[in-house]
Amino acid sequence: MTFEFREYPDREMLAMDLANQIAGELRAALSHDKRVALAVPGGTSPGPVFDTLCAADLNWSGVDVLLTDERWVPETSERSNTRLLRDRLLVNRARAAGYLPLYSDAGPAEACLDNLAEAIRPVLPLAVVLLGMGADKHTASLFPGADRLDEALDDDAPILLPMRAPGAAEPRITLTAPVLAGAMRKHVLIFGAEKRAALEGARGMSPKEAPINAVLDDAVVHWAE
Ligand SMILES: O=C(O)[C@H](O)[C@@H](O)[C@H](O)[C@H](O)COP(=O)(O)O
Repeated sequence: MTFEFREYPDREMLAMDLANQIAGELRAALSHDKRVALAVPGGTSPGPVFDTLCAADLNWSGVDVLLTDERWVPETSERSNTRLLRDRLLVNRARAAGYLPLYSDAGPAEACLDNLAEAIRPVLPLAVVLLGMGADKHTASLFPGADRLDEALDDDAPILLPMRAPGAAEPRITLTAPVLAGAMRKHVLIFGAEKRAALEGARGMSPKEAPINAVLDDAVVHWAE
């Protein structure tokens, strides 16, 4: 497994540089495909990347944006990743992008999953994925010890799976490992010494112990203190 590790002088420079890289990759993808998909994480780290990316000069009307994973909570919740996207990414020029939801208020995740996945299928493979990582080595909602982790790591996994895990405050829904790993361009965004050590500690571990390893091959990891 090989990935590139890029270290930045500070978080602001990382956010601007990474946003520009993603914008360039979307432009390149749009030069040969009419519609391209960009998957991004929620959580606390990506907000500043979204703040720059949303202003990028590209044909956003050809881009479908989706989350790598979502907490199964309505958009009114502070915990909703969709809410973060609506506030910080799907604004400015990026307002013209399409949005493919990972949440529905029509019932529990298990009941809504097939419909949500069918809307995502036509946009695969993802042109670009941005991922976060937790200090427990989870990425998206692929948590160590999660109830359906084995299924989500399988090469034949469906597009989406619900996930419950000791490390997750609420039920989740997540793109599975083959969908994330199958993206044409992969970026992982991590801040701070603890996550850097976690990434180093993941070396040699199985994806079951360190789910980040399921998506790292050919990825670029972006790090700042
Ligand atoms: O919904 C989520 O929580 C995520 O998509 C998750 O995988 C996140 O990227 C990591 O937990 C890192 O989160 P932070 O950026 O908040 O540390």
